[in-house]
Parts: sequence; C-alpha cells; structure tokens
Amino acid sequence: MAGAAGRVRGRALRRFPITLPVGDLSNLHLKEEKIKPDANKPQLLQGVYAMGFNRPSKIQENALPLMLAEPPQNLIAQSQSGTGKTAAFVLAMLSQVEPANKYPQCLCLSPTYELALQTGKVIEQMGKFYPELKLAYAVRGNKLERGQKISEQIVIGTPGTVLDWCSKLKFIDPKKIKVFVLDEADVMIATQGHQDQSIRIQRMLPRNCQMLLFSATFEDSVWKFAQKVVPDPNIIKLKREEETLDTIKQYYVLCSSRDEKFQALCNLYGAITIAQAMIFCHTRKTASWLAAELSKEGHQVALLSGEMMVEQRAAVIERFREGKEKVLVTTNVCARGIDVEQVSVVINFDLPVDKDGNPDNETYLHRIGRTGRFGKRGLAVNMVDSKHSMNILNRIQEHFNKKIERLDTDDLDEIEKIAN
Ligand SMILES: Nc1ncnc2c1ncn2[C@@H]1O[C@H](COP(=O)(O)OP(=O)(O)OP(=O)(O)O)[C@@H](O)[C@H]1O
Repeated sequence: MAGAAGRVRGRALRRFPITLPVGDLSNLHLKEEKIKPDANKPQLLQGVYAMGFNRPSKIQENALPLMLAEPPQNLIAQSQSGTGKTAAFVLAMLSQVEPANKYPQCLCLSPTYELALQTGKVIEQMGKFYPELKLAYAVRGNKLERGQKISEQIVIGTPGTVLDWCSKLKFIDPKKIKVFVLDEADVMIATQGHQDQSIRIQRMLPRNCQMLLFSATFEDSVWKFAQKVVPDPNIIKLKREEETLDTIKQYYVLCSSRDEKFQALCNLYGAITIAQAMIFCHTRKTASWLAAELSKEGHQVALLSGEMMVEQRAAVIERFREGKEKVLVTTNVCARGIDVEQVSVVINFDLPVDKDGNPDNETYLHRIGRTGRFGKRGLAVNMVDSKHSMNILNRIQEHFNKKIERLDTDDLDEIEKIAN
C-alpha cells in the first residue's frame, strides 16, 4: 500500500504540481503563504488521477497553493467557464477534512439543485479513496429526522436548505465548519434571497473558517461586495478581455420572427453534425413550444424549466448527460455550471436579458460556456429577431470587446465552414 501511495506521490509532483509555487500573474494578489506539508495527501492525488486528470488548469495551478496554505487563507477566484474550478475547490475541501471526525467540516453552497448534485458527484469521485468520508446533500426534498445531528463530513446544498440545517433544524453545528465554499458566488451574492441566506450562514461560522468564492463572472458591484464580506482575501481576477474563451466561436443569425429563428435552427441542424446542443429560451412558454416543434422534426429533445419538480429536473439532466437526448431546450435555470462534455453547440434562441430588458452579460457568458469545456472547441449561435435584440447583441459584443460574426443559415457552405 505504502509503495502504491509513494508512486502516486512521485507522479503527482511531476504531472499535477499542486504544491508548485504560483507564477507571477499581475492580476493575482497573493499574501504570504506556506504550503501545508500534507498537501500531497496520497488519497487526494489518487482521487485526482482516478478522475483522469493529468495536468492542472491555470486556475487549479494558481488557486491550489493558496487554498492549501497554512494557515488556511480566504480566496475570491474568477476563471472562465469549464476550466476546472469545481475540482479546485473540491480538492481544497478534501485537503482539510478529517474523515475520522464524524461531523460536518466543509460546507459548499450551489445556486441550484442540479448543480449541487453535480458537484456532489465530483466530491464523491475525488474523495473515494477516503474510506470513511461521507457527503450529505442539503437540498429540497432531502428530509431528515428532526433533532438528529448529521455525521457526514462534507455538506453540499442550496442556501435555503443549508440555512435550515444550520439554524432551525440544527443538523449541522456551524461552529465546526472549517471550509465554506460559495460556488457561482456572484449569483449567490446578486440574488437577494440567496444573498441573505448565504450571509446568515456565514455569520454562524467560526472566524477562522476558510472562505472560498468561485465564479466565471463577477460583475463590479458584486466583486466589491465579495471583498467586503470575505476577510483578507487572496484574489484571482480575470481582465475583461480574458473572460471569453477563444475556443468558443460566436455567431449571430439575423431573422425576423420566431418561426424564422426556428427555420434557421433547422438549417443549422441540416448542415452540421451536432453531438449535443443546449438551446436557451427566455421563457418557459417559448421553451416548451420549441421543444415540441423540434420533436415534430424528429429530434430527440429534452425540456428543462424552472417550474418542474427538482427530482424531475435532475432526471432530465441525467438522461441528457447519458446522451439519451441530443438536444436540451431550457431557460436560464441551466445557464450555469452544468457540465456535459459532449455539448458542441449552444444556441441562444432568445438573447439573455435582465428584468429591465438590458443585456445580461454574465448569463451570456455562462450560457455559451456550456460548450467548449476544458479546452474543447465549441460553437455558440445567437438568434437575433428585431432591432431591439440586435441592440442587445451589440452591447454584449461591446461589453466583452469581442466580435460576434454574422452567419447566414441559408448558406450551407458557410455553415459547414464554421463547423470546421
Ligand atoms: N485537471 C483537469 N484535467 C482534465 N480535465 C479536468 C481537469 N479539471 C477539471 N476537468 C474537467 O473539466 C470539466 C469542466 O470542469 P468544471 O465543471 O469544474 O469547470 P468550471 O470551471 O467549474 O465551469 P463553470 O464555470 O461552467 O461552472 C469537467 O468535466 C472536469 O471533469
């Protein structure tokens, strides 16, 4: 056994240098750090390799030494979609957890049920070499008996249920939490309900609890707020022009009505091979109309929207992940975090706008980030059907300072070209 662990450790130092010092990135604000001697816990690295990971991404290389430093340090980190933020903070939790202690020590908040389940799977996979380690899901519908204390060392969940577990139901003793993770931190802060709940949870945690905030986007006001609530944080921030991934090609198609948008979509399908696609609509109504139309055309379509029961939503994602359906039509409920490697195309059937009708730049980035995961190539196509939506698209281009090219979906040669 010792030999096996030794081999893993040797390999780790060469190929997954989680103890490497950080490079001198100008946008990285480091505090003095000392790497914990046991940062290379063999179980940790066994977990990394079991996932098939050989090399760390930039965010992993930069964030891990900070997160594993002794004493634990706080971190607010931004990195593009699909660059492995989840694995980074999961490793941080696993490095701190003491499986022999049968009570919650790490708490991770996700904005949605689906994302909590997905992140939970990553924790389970990466943590499978810790025999005693258990994970609890604090999500709607997971009912425990009142008055009991849970023994699972890591808890992942949505803010409302986690808050109930920490306060009203007292399943968790928040004073024993060592690591607190906010995934998709900006939406947690920007959404009123989530913000209140997350802050109330944070206030119950011990002063020295490590706080880790991760997202692909941090709008300015949210960034400021995060810096206010996280004591003395390390910061990894992207410059605006770094936020979009060049591996995701972005186009728009000019149409004049909903039916024309549908036709353009059919033309796209007729011209290129699409492994799996995610199509985003503004409303549930449009999403169900579109799903029905695509089914009539013979596509295997899944529909996911906010009014569905959470268990139903999780089942839809699971089927899509397994490739049982090739197209997922959805609303913003699926814009963030969902990681399905085979998604080669994202379609914005409706462009993302906020409640005032202004461009929702952050959601745009998260939506298109469902493709082009971890260095893969991806295609994002935006349907524009009015002057208003053209204006939205222009403002999105300006915001990211990134040109979105026009695509003529009546021209099959042109479509074929962009797919190569
Ligand atoms: N070091 C690695 N080597 C290979 N694959 C990796 C590595 N780290 C993560 N991945 C894979 O990359 C994919 C994207 O990772 P992940 O979902 O953590 O991205 P993310 O940055 O959290 O994205 P998002 O911003 O969309 O939430 C996953 O399928 C994950 O298994």
